[in-house]
Amino acid sequence: MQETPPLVVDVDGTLTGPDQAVAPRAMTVLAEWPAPVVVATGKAFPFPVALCQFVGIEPCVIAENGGVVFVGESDELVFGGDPEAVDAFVAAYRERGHSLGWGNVDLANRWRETEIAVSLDQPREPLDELAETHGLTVIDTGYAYHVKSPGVDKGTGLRAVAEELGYAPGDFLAVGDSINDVATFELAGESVAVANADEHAAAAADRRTDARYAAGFLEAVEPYR
Ligand SMILES: O=C(O)COP(=O)(O)O
Ligand SMILES: [Mg+2]
Repeated sequence: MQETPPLVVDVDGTLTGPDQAVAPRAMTVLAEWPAPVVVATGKAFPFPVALCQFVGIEPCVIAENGGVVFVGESDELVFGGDPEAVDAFVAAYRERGHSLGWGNVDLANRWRETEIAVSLDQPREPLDELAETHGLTVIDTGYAYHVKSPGVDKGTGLRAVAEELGYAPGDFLAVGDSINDVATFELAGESVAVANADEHAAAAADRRTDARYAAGFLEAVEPYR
């Protein structure tokens, strides 16, 4: 068994099954991990915080693809990106008659502070066009389109969290499944893409698991268990 590195782990597609439910065995791994665990997600801030609380670990979180960073220990919340540009984007997008696509009670964006998520069933072209006008970029995680500031990602989040925790980004083991994990993969000492990973994450990772979704996560961390 090798010494356990701190872990930076994605949520959707990595800790979850194809049904989007977090796998209980993956939660056990996080609860028992003997080094810091950083939950890094495209989801809004309350989701990873709740995950950490229900798992029973100190919340150490990169949310909104790096737009929101929180290290529970140091009691500091850091925001990145350009929320005003995102607000202007959303106004222009709605003005053109488009919808974010999440229905009346928009749980994807209700607590979102630095970027906006658009349902994958909405057309891509107006997003790209209007994002560019507002100095923003669009990524497709396989779960949503995220319209975000270009200089902010899970990698900028990892740099900030690592410094706060007294580690280098290169000390971390990173596990993920999609384009929004490429930035952490590039910084981490070891990066693992689960078998369901998109082409971007698969290409950026040091290794790729045989198993998909949360079973892939369990396989990724097996050498350290
Ligand atoms: O919110 C998304 O689109 C994907 O979330 P994830 O980064 O936890 O996979
Ligand atoms: Mg993911």
